[in-house]
Amino acid sequence: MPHHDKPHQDKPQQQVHHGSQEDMQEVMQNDKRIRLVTVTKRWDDPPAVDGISFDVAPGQFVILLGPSGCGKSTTLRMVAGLEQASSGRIHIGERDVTDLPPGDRGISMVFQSYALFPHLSVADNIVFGLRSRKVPKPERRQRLERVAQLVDLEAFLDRKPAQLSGGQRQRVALARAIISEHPICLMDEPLSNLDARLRGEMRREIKALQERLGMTVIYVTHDQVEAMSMGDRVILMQDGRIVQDDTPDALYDRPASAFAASFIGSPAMNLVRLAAGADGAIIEGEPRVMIAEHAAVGGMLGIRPEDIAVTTPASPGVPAEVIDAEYLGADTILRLAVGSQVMRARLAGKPVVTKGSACRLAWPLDKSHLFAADGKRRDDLTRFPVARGDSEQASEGARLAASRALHPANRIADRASDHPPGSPR
Ligand SMILES: Nc1ncnc2c1ncn2[C@@H]1O[C@H](COP(=O)(O)OP(=O)(O)OP(=O)(O)O)[C@@H](O)[C@H]1O
Repeated sequence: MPHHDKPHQDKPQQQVHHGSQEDMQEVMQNDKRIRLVTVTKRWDDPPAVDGISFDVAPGQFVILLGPSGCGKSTTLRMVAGLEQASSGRIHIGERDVTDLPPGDRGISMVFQSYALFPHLSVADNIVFGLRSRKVPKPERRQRLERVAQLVDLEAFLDRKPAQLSGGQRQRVALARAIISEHPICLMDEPLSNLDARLRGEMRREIKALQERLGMTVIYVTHDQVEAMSMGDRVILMQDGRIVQDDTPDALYDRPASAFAASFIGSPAMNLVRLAAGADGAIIEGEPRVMIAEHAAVGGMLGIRPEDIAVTTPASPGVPAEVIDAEYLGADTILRLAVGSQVMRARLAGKPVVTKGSACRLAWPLDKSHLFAADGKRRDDLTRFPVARGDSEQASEGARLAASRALHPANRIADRASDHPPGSPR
């Protein structure tokens, strides 16, 4: 419990009263908190969800992101009560809801399929839940008006779902969730049936509604754009486990593994293998280029396409050859051969490039991402182990060597003269 625990002893009467109102608000806010503690769902081996824990703060918009089959929907359905957890506990507010049915959890849900009744009008679809909860008609009418206005459906209330566009149907599904006034809304790929333009529009609408109503949202998607643009926080999953739980910008700037690095960003981050050079690590397949005098051999170096500068063959940098260029309008994606590996660079506009031409690649030190050999761990450039000795001094030496080798002015030391092409490493 945060700041309200030891608050008001020394404060005047009026403020004590005010404090208790705040406490009440906090209790209400707490209804919006979700907590999973080592939750597992096992149908077979390996489990679909494997001992995951996370907390969602009141009013937060949290994304469950990951490739198909990683366990996102199962996680969401366990929070909703549509699937029973094999082990672990789920809390909503102060209550342990692990064994409660969905209707007792105080949540609403929006599905990819909309799940609308085709024979009911838009209005009846929206108020369906209120009717079954026996909310009196005048109140239903009032809430319907308010919600229809919120999601811009006032003109469509008498239509049947078949007479609506995909975006309008999704708005009906949203309206049905909002009208319940539950403090928590769970959304499972709600936009994946919409075309790209509508998806963009609905992303903004959902986010604005969530902020306006102060709802707590858990939102399942495999779309990184939805994750980056809507989430206060992104929980990235792989094989039933959480691989990173971070803000969108931290996920982009400091991916915790090669998998996280490759999942966010378009095109994906370049990941090149580092091999042993004469006096340090080199990009595998490119014997002329030494990356840094540290012990990252066997590890991976990651650079985002947008962080790469492509320069003339006379400039310092990694020698590369243009494979082809894909013009996208605002920018162009170059594919480049670096030794035996392929890298991508994103350049603004429509640069003049010739297939097969030679160039050099450079990038700033602080845009270099280093990962352990198995890709599962991020290595900080400043914490790189040195080949021999682990004293402070040696570590500092390694850091300097790495930064010297990768510094913009001297970004990637070209050792062409030391290691001519084809020479033994
Ligand atoms: N009812 C079920 N019985 C058995 N296995 C299931 C069941 N539901 C899901 N699974 C399995 O659990 C794993 C996780 O499925 P889940 O639907 O949670 O993944 P997801 O990340 O949401 O994928 P997608 O993006 O494709 O919906 C998958 O291997 C899936 O086949």
